[in-house]
Amino acid sequence: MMSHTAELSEDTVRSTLAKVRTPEGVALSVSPALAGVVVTSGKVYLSINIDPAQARAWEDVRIAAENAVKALPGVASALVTLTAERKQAPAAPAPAAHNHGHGHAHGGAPAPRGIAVPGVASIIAVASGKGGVGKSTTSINLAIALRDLGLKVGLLDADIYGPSVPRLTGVAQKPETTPDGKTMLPLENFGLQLMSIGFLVEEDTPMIWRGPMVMSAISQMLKDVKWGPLDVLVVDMPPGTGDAQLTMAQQVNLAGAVIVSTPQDLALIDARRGVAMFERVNVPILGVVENMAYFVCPHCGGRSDIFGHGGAHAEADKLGVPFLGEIPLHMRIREMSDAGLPILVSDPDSPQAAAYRHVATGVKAALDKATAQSRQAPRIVIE
Ligand SMILES: Nc1ncnc2c1ncn2[C@@H]1O[C@H](COP(=O)(O)OP(=O)(O)OP(=O)(O)O)[C@@H](O)[C@H]1O
Repeated sequence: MMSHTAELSEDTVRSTLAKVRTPEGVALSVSPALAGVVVTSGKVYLSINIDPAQARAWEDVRIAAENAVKALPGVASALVTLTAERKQAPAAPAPAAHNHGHGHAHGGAPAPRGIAVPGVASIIAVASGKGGVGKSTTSINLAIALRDLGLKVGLLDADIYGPSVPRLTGVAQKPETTPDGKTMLPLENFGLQLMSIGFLVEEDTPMIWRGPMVMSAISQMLKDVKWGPLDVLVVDMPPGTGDAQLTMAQQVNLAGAVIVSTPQDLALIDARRGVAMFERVNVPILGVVENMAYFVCPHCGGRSDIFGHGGAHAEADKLGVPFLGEIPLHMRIREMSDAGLPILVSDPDSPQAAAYRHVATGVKAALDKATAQSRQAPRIVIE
């Protein structure tokens, strides 16, 4: 699933859109109408924000954009939607990112951000700059390893473009609602509370999410679910660093973010972008995880550094963010995930499980530090 998508990046998609002209004759790649680009496992979703009065003229642009993206190597499908929402819903607080250049994550006072979730002490985001790097596999194993460190843990699958928590946990039933019908009860497995859009809609239902809908779906899964009491809610974010991810990073009261990357150069560039996105909105980076860092032969146990070694660690050092550890590329991790059994459940004493436990120990330490810092930080910031 990953092999043919390794080359496909959000940048490649954006640059091909230079060929497509808006009705005003501007390249779509630089037009402010281009609201979001999401690339996940070879599937590309684009949204274009337009004035509904001009929908007819924009339909040609939409088709041209779809055709241009479909022609790119490595694209399995492309979906371009026209959206006509106002940029900001009036009730939502204005995002701070564009007029807030001087805030910085390290040691600063995180401004109280939007959605806080009752019953949840800390929310951490697991993010990746691009799809297919193993963000979801890392999220579930990290959640279980944190559980083993004695924390009460929940996992929210916010990857609404490709929810994977149902597959990774083998849980498929629909969540029940409270008697007043207002809140959903999270499902449970492996001692974790779980919620995913995949529990709510039929599999294979094509989901078309337009910009603002993404955030409202995620905020419902945060606020309208009876979580808790939880020490940590791990949020498996949608892949990429587009508008949806930025809004999520801004509007959710995140204690910190974990960035998952693979050692290939391209993925590291995307990881850098992920770090930058969270720093822009003052979310502390708990650290970088290098997934598929080296190959472990399932027959002889020998190790091969297929993509070279230490790239993500060096990159994390360069960016001044903690390096949380390396996870090997191992057949059992994939096989067991696909069977609904995370490696921490199927092979809890294996070296692979130990790699995730090492990451979890680092995450917990970074989280404790970030929480302590935000407690000490002054509540009023004068700029
Ligand atoms: N360390 C690993 N060793 C072997 N296989 C892995 C490893 N990590 C992830 N995989 C496999 O790689 C594939 C992609 O992983 P996963 O679904 O976790 O990625 P993702 O970044 O969440 O993808 P997407 O962005 O498409 O949701 C899966 O088949 C998974 O089992």
